[in-house]
Amino acid sequence: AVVRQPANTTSCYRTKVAILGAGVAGITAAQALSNASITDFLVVDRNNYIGGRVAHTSFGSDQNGSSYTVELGANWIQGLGSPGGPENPIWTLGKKYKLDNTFSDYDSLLTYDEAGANDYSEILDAFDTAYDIAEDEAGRILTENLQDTNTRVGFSLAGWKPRKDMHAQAVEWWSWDWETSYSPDDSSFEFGIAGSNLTFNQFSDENNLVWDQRGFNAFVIGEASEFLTQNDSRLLLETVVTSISYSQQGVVVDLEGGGCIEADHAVCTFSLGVLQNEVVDFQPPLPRWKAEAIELFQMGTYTKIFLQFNETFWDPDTQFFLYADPDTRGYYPVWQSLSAPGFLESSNIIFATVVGSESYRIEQQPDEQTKAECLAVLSAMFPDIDIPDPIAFLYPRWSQEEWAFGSYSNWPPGMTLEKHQNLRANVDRLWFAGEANSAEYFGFLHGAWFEGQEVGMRIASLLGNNITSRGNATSGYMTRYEVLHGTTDLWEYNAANGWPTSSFVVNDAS
Ligand SMILES: Cc1cc2nc3c(=O)[nH]c(=O)nc-3n(C[C@H](O)[C@H](O)[C@H](O)COP(=O)(O)OP(=O)(O)OC[C@H]3O[C@@H](n4cnc5c(N)ncnc54)[C@H](O)[C@@H]3O)c2cc1C
Repeated sequence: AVVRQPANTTSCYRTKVAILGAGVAGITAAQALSNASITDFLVVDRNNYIGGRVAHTSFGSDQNGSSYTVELGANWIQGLGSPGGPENPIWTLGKKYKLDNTFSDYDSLLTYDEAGANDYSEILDAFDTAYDIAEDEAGRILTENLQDTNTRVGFSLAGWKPRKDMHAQAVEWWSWDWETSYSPDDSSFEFGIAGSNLTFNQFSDENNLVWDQRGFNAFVIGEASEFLTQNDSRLLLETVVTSISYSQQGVVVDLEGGGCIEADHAVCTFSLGVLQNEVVDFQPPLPRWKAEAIELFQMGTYTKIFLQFNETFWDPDTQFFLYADPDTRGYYPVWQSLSAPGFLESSNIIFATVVGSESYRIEQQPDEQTKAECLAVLSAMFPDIDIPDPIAFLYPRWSQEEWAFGSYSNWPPGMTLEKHQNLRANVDRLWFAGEANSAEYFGFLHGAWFEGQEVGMRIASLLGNNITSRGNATSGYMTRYEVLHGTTDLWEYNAANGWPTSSFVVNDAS
């Protein structure tokens, strides 16, 4: 009953549901199936751990010579929850697994430029004033079905124009790019602001940084352990998916090295970057309505550059240090101290963050060059200090990772809610889940958590297991929009609208 019989059926697994990816979305999809008493599933991941983009590494060393654990990927629980209001599920799990975490205090901030310390914090207040106005306007666009614009336009009309003032550019980067990994020019105004509201106004405006030495993914492993046993044969790590053949009857997943999985349904949780880079071959090719949504949504890159020194030469009580480069916006702008109270105290670790084109630039160059650039910036910020050589230095290259091709998604101008729904929608019995598929929480861990769970519940409803609330928003196949119209009918391309010539005229007969 599947689209294609594998060459060697003995090398094939047979299961009801193949879950592709053991990140947050894959694990919550499996958990939802398990909760609906569907135990016949397989979870596949090319990495050798559970957690995907919740990824950590060893770094530097403490006084006893043991290394620290630092997070290369997700680091914050963003938007915790307020009394009486809903709670971010990642916060609930953070408490459940007693993750070590500390409130990130964005007011614990000192500002710098190329000449050292320079207090331009009043520009932060000016930004906040304009942002409040912009928020209202974005809300009006959403409620009145007005045409979306980019966030640059939204900000400009709210009175925020950083122009060539590099202090203002640094403030804007801190307030926008740092979260979204894209500039306001490249971000949807309507959905950028709505997404921020849904996390920071619905849950709370608190961000807690996780510094747990087990690694942030302890919560993902913890949840997986509730339905997977030790060495569970349903978890296939270090297993690479090369192609996915789908139909209305089922799915066949080909694995590197020749094996395959035949399933009634499959859930692809691969990142938007993986889908855009065509690492996995889909048979038949994904329909145009699906492919357009995949290509339009944006995959950003966010890079943390870790440095450990033999002393904390920056203010030991401050969490954040904002640097305005005189020439380049987004040039090593945010420095975050892990040595600050409540974090990895006296670790002498600080990390810089860059995104987008600066990430791509440093990914292309050797570590030594990036280290030299970091030290030059620190020398500018702290002119009275002879900056020592770091004793440890490390950064990931997210946009080059074959299993991620970037860090997390962002909503571009020109993407409507319907078009985004096409990113979510199943194609026959092939389902999609993951961070980018969350209309409300794209980019965040909780987005991945909700999307995985929803797809798991929908598949469970189709398999007929223990789902009582049929017909609600989370059962059955997903809505999709095969045709999406613009707002201009063909007849409107006329002289009255400044379009007297046919768009399809061809006068060159050669
Ligand atoms: C640098 C960075 C910082 C971030 N900061 C935060 C933060 O502070 N707070 C927050 O809430 N979110 C943050 N995020 C976002 C968060 O990490 C993601 O939203 C979330 O982890 C995505 O989960 P997912 O299950 O959708 O995808 P993934 O975690 O990417 O899971 C997909 C899995 O599929 C696997 N896979 C891919 N291709 C194949 C293949 N061909 N075969 C087999 N397996 C494959 C991958 O190995 C991966 O494990 C950050 C992300 C990054 C990278």
